[in-house]
Amino acid sequence: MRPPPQCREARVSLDSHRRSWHFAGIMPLDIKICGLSTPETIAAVLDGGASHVGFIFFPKSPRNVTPAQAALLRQAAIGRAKAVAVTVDASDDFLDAIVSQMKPDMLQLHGKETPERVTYVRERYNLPVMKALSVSEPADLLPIQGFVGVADRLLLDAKAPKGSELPGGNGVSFDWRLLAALDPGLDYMLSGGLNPDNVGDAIRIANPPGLDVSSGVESAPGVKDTGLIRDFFEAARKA
Ligand SMILES: O=C(O)c1ccccc1NCC(=O)[C@H](O)[C@H](O)COP(=O)(O)O
Repeated sequence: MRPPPQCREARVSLDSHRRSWHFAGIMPLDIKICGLSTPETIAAVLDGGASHVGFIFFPKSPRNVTPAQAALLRQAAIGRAKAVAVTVDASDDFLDAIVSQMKPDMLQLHGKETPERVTYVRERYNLPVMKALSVSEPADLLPIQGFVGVADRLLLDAKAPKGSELPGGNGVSFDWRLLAALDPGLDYMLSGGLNPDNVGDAIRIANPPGLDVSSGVESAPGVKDTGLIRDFFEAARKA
């Protein structure tokens, strides 16, 4: 069981191997910044201490990158943070192209992938898989059990608002109290609508093992802002 958030002290140290923040040496807090597309913003998230950097492979997204672009961008993260390829119900051919060119450290499956599909992808590419699940009410946590022992991690994200063409990156939050007593049986990241102003509350309420943010550190859709990235890490550090 994770310690309650109040056990965390303000002192934060950066583990040089995992690039996770250690709060008073108790538990690491992984932070993934998603939807990166420029060297400058990748430098900012690495300097902030991100454990994971995410690249979006979804043409409708303002954050979309090609496998060739991601291959170049992810170079800066080697040995500093894990590079995550985010895909949505991708075909094997598309995953083949991403994996062979970008060489990600992890695949994030952000569509309607079943536990069987996760198992297949994990074995085909011999890579860890983070499965995204949409949350808005308690019943949305039930599918978690199907991914225990199957996925390496979960990304618990807010449901996309009606009319959105994007399954993620919508800047919408869910009720973090749903996670306060959650012991899902595998590692997870809290995601959806986080920003420098609310990340402290998210940590205090849900005490998650990891956090993920995208649009909350952008000045416009798809445009990451180095100032907001710095503010986000600072706010997480203070919480
Ligand atoms: O960010 C996108 O554009 C995106 C598009 C398609 C599938 C997933 C996408 N994002 C996945 C993420 O991991 C985001 O960081 C997550 O949904 C949180 O986004 P936000 O609410 O903007 O912080």
